[in-house]
Amino acid sequence: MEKRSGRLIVFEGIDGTGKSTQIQLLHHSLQQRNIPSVTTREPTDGHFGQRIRALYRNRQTVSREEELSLFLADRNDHVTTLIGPALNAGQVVLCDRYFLSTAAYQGALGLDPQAIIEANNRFAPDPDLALLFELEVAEAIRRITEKRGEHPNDFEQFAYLQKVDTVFRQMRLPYIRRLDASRAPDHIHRDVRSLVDELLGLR
Ligand SMILES: Nc1ncnc2c1ncn2[C@@H]1O[C@H](COP(=O)(O)OP(=O)(O)O)[C@@H](O)[C@H]1O
Ligand SMILES: Cc1cn([C@H]2C[C@H](O)[C@@H](COP(=O)(O)OP(=O)(O)O)O2)c(=O)[nH]c1=O
Repeated sequence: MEKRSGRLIVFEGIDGTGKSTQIQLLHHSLQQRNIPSVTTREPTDGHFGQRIRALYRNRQTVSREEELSLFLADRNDHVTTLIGPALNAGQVVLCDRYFLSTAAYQGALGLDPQAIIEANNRFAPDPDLALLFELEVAEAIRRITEKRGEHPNDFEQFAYLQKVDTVFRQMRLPYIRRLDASRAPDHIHRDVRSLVDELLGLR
């Protein structure tokens, strides 16, 4: 692996826990302090990310192994073209979902979460910090439904998200920090900022 001078901070959790909201708040706070940072997300807008989004938009199904391969291919591209270069350039990379999402979502389909993490470790750098947003599934679905004014998509069915949530709650990795996502956005942001400031040596 090349020299890394930047920091990789990932936002993880089931849909509707406020990841996008918190990534924007943190990005703004880093920009205000002139700390070079970039936001990005997975699935990406690249070739494989677009294929993934098209699959669930059109309610198509593929085998869980094919689904896993698509997420791994998307991440491989992401690491090569954006995450790796940004880290080498000394940037703080804020990523909305990363490989813990694969372990949790594809793990919830019956694949082994630990084996998924190991497959990722062959090409994807570990995050320096994984902020894991925890929220009752019913509340997460309520927020998504309210936001979109529509029924949850295939990825957002209650029973599936319950399984995803269970895998997330069982994860034990040194870079994971759990946050109670049921609180007001500014309260959560205060905790996010405190963890990030500690990581970046800003306090
Ligand atoms: N702390 C919060 N409390 C209540 N609603 C929230 C909170 N954070 C975000 N929301 C709202 O919930 C919905 C989902 O938030 P979002 O940030 O898009 O979540 P995610 O990226 O995890 O899917 C949005 O409508 C957002 O405005
Ligand atoms: C990154 C990743 C996402 N996903 C799922 C989680 C989400 O339900 C879905 C799309 O991610 P996301 O863009 O976060 O969803 P939305 O824009 O609807 O909030 O992809 C996986 O199943 N595996 C993965 O590795």
